[in-house]
Amino acid sequence: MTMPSHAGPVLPVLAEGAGKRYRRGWALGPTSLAIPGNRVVALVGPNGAGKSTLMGLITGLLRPTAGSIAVFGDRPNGRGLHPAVSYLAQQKPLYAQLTVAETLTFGARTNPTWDQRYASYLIEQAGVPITAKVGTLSGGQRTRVALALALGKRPRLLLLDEPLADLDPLAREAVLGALMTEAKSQGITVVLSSHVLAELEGVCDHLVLLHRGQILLAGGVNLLSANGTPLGELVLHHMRAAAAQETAA
Ligand SMILES: Nc1ncnc2c1ncn2[C@@H]1O[C@H](COP(=O)(O)OP(=O)(O)OP(=O)(O)O)[C@@H](O)[C@H]1O
Repeated sequence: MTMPSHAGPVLPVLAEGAGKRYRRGWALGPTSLAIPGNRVVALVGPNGAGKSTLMGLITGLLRPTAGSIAVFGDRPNGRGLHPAVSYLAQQKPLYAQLTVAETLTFGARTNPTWDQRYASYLIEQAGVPITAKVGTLSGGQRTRVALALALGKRPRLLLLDEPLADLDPLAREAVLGALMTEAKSQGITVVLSSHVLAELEGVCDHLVLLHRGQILLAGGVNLLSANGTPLGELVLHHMRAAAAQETAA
């Protein structure tokens, strides 16, 4: 279903009381959230806060047990990703037996919006040998291939679940730099989850902080951090306050 035009620009993500509950309880409590276009969003929070669950709801890989979520005005229907969305899961599932070139061919076959020249350019720029089997690549090189696969689809929304976790600091910097250049030049909205707050500093202009399945903070970094508090400090402050409140309760 597409949002009516009088509702303003169609948002990449609009969650209205969307939540996911398992037997053990809410993985993500009913959540209302709007993610505007052309933003780089830091999705942060302690282990088990609900970050992957929120990404799962946005991708449509998970169905909400409460409320609804719209992606570019459409409701994810559980039949795969929205054509304008790319998702890079924590495990970066790639076929070890395929070469990098074959991986891109796979991308072309499975994505109607595939841009082969662009994907090949990203691989070349990353210095990854195109004829190498994916299983023989380093963690950093695999991340670059996974990113080329995600970006080659030419998404308007890119979801990255801890994409930099297995990279050394230099590779992190290189991958993040390349990613942000692409995001800004292509006008892609990026949602980036990470536990390394320092790497989000100066990169993200929007913040969503989750704690035990609830939103603690959400909004533009400029507004949330009006007095210039660095993003990492702001997040840590709120995480500590939430933890202290729990201990006191
Ligand atoms: N399939 C599932 N069945 C039951 N509980 C689940 C399931 N998936 C997630 N959960 C629970 O939901 C909560 C949120 O999990 P989620 O993976 O979304 O957190 P996260 O913020 O991504 O955590 P991390 O930073 O550790 O990756 C956790 O308490 C988790 O145990």
